[in-house]
Amino acid sequence: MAALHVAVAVVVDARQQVLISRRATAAHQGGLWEFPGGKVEPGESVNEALARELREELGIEPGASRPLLLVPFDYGDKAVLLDVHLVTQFRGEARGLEGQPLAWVSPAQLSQYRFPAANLAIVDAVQQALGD
Ligand SMILES: Nc1nc2c([nH]c(=O)n2[C@H]2C[C@H](O)[C@@H](COP(=O)(O)OP(=O)(O)OP(=O)(O)O)O2)c(=O)[nH]1
Ligand SMILES: [Mg+2]
Repeated sequence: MAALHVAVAVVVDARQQVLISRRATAAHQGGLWEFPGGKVEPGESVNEALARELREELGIEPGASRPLLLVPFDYGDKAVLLDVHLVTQFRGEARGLEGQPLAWVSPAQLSQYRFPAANLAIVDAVQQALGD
């Protein structure tokens, strides 16, 4: 089955803290922490999906962003292609608009949170890109 294309944002603030949010318990990979994002809809570019998800989930508008890495991962019940971007500038103040808990953490602190298995590669890449 084709992998689900997912736009994922590593949002970084001026203090080099990274935004994470907790997935709803009932969701796929529920209860774990994640980087905000979601499925790329038909007809949408990955950048459009990224901007839409950040608006819907957090109420922020991304400015500068750049691709960080692609993570293909098969969970068995679902295969995903995480298309991960570093968002280094944004307008607005992030809020959990879907009721999700948010946390701003240093790259080093990311190692203390439980993420879906595919995210280990993302945490490594963020720590390399930003330093920890
Ligand atoms: N957003 C996000 N999804 C991730 C991460 N790691 C990971 O394995 N995934 C998986 C979980 C889901 O199977 C898939 C899509 O994520 P999603 O549930 O956020 O999609 P969405 O926002 O469009 O959700 P919905 O409209 O179905 O509620 O990607 C991550 O760090 N962030
Ligand atoms: Mg989402």
